[in-house]
Amino acid sequence: MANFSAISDYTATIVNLLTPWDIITLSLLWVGLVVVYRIWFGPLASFPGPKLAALTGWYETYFECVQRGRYWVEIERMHEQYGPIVRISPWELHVNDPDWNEPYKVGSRVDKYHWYYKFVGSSDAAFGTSDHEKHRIRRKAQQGYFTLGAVAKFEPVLANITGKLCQRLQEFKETRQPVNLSNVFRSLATDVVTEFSFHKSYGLLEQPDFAAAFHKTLRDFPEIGLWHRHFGIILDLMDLMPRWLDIGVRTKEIVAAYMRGGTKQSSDAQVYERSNVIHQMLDSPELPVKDKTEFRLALEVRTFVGAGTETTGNTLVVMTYHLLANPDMAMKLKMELRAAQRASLKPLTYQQLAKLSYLSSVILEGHRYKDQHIPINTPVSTTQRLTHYNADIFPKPNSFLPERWMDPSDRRRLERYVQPFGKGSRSCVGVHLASSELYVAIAKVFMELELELFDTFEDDIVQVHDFFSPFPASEKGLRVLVQ
Ligand code: HEM
Repeated sequence: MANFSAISDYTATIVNLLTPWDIITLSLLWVGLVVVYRIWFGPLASFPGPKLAALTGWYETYFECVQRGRYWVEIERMHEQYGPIVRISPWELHVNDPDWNEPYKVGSRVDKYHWYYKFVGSSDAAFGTSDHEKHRIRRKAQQGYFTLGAVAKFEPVLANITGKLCQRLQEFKETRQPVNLSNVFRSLATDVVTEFSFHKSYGLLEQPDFAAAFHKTLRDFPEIGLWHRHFGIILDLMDLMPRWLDIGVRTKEIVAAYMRGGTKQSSDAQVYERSNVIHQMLDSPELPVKDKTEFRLALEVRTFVGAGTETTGNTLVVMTYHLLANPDMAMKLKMELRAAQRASLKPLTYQQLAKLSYLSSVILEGHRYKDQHIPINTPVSTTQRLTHYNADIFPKPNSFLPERWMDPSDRRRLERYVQPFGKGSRSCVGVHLASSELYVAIAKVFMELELELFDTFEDDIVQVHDFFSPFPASEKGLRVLVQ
């Protein structure tokens, strides 16, 4: 205490001795030193890029916040001008090299870039955890739940949910009203991930407008999160508001119910052989007790819902749009599906669907076409889009062409350049659930329904903004008429 007051007395004496001009001169000197250090002497000084980006983080803030998730376009321009490695901020490099794969290697033990993942508002769920070791333990407590075997057992329930989707869409055949498939597919994805994870679906497919307001909230959240990344405090202030985010409240309610021992019945009255993902995390011997609190588990649950909804929903939207915009492709797909169905006595399973060459080409092309920005290390990030649109690897990159995947040797060569679920220790935990959903939903929709685009154009689908997930300029969504 004595030391502290001595230091503050000393500081006060110095400040009293300084005139306002001295303070201005010292401040300018400080700024000058920072400029000289960042541009000429810092560890990243030798890397190319715009001087303004090397000088200040406000360069990125401008493109991200004012231009609304547009730094990816500026980064693309930087690579065209400066080459494969560019400096995109005083602290960060960006790599555009399709064969550079270091951080994805299974043995790689990189930490996540804490600053980037601030957009999720908390580092308490596995997804936003920076530290490699802490993440490993949190991830281990949940990944056993999402295995291929568990997804295979879930297939009858998935078939019921996709059946419900087709049934709801049939209603629009009579009314001749357009349907917003963007909301429909996101509702499907939410119902699947909630049913699979908690044995209790949110039931969004049953809502008359397919939960349009819920999906708007999920769309707005990452943009608000982006402002939080740059300015902090924003999500904390919103958290103080009552019921500020529907999803946050609902996940807390669900976790609370399970932690009190209440095992809610599945909406399908399905009897599950195993406990749900929350129980599994609670039972995990490795997960420390401080990580088993209601608050932290609610954050994990929120991640499952958020990560499982926008991603899968958007991929389904992109694929369906292009199939409907190219009727010859839709016809080819239908013929393949009908032939496979004729040869099988039972409804086609995910495993059977995954072997169909045209359907799997559509899915791969859907993954290539849908972009995601994935920063992978503290100072180094990369953007999948740059690889996916590299014309040397994917000729005519702006065209949706499932045909490019049809030749098996081409497919083997190209597959390494499309890694929609990431790789290594931070890869997507829901990869099998998402894949089964994509195959089953596309197969069912194109086998059972006749759809026609309604007032929807490529501009309503193509990525303009990067709010972690890709977003188009308009919020109209994919609208169709059911024939
Ligand atoms: C087409 C659909 C999907 C795509 C393309 C996708 C893609 C990804 C990618 C690239 C990552 C790594 C992100 C990063 O670390 O920055 C990721 C992480 C994650 N995904 Fe997915 N995902 C999809 C669907 C799902 C589904 C259905 C779930 C359901 C549970 C899910 C849950 C998660 C979780 C929990 C993480 C964080 C994993 C960790 O950090 O350990 N995803 N996903």
